[in-house]
Amino acid sequence: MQLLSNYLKHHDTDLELVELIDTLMIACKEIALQLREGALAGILGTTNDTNVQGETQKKLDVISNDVLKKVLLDNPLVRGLASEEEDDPVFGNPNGRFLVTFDPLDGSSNIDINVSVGTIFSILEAPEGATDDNVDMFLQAGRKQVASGYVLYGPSAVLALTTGHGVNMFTLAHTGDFLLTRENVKIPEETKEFAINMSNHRFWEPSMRNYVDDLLKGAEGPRGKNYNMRWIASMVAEVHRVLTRGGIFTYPWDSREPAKPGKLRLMYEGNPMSLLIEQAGGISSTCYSDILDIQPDHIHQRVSVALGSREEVETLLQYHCDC
Ligand SMILES: O=P(O)(O)OC[C@H]1O[C@](O)(COP(=O)(O)O)[C@@H](O)[C@@H]1O
Ligand SMILES: [Mg+2]
Ligand SMILES: [Mg+2]
Repeated sequence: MQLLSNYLKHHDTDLELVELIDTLMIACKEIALQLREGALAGILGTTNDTNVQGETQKKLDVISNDVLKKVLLDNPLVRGLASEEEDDPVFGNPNGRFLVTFDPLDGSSNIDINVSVGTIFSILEAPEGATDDNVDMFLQAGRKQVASGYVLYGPSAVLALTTGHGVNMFTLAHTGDFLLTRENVKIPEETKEFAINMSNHRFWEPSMRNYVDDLLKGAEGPRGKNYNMRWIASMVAEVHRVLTRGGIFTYPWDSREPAKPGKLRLMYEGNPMSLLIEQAGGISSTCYSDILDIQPDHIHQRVSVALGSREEVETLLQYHCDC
């Protein structure tokens, strides 16, 4: 089985990008260790702090963020980073080549019940000559990502990675190495599995309600087949299932906080996951446009997300179309 860095080098990946991905994996291995210790180390539960989005931070949110921040800022390739758990971007080497955005621990509500969580990351090139520490350098559409991925901390720790040439998966071995375990992942085009937080049904747009109601009608309804439903409340785990066996995952706009476009964050959840999904042959949309085409205007911008198996997402988009 091939080592992550060897695999990337054999596939002509830019050597500085390989180095940055290796750096990210040093941090993710440390986070995996911290998660394993959990209750033993007294690091479950919440802090007394909230992040910029007003969400209470878990101790492990803060620990994971600090690990990533320290390891990344030690690498001179890093021009700057932006995180769910940092109010503002943090700048590194003024001559650094890359910008990294990340959700240090996705699915935090699952930490205390010992269910899968993950780290999501997105890598952009810093614009040439961007020597002033200015947040604007981060505000690039998702299509400009040079790489993205996540590490799922589940029964095993798995990296799903794209550098824009398909999606590959690497499993963390006891030796501390990430080894190639799935090459050129392709999402099945059809599915009978959907993931949505059904408790928000009454807050959705009519088009989303109509779509899900038709799924629930099963073989007797307009879709003509029986669907199964999953909701892990951890986007990393949902996307991993979609990449592995197909499905549709959506966290749509809802009227609980109507001014927000959605719950999930564009720059460190929506964009990196959308690049993985598209690179694996799926679709990722707000229900009205491709997520990767959105021009961000804020580092913590929210977005409505619907992604997964091509035919299923296309059907959902039809429900949202005036045509
Ligand atoms: O609890 P809800 O409303 O179902 O939301 C679950 C969603 O929230 C998230 O946990 C948000 O991520 P964070 O845990 O990083 O804030 C997603 O991973 C998941 O899809
Ligand atoms: Mg998250
Ligand atoms: Mg998080």
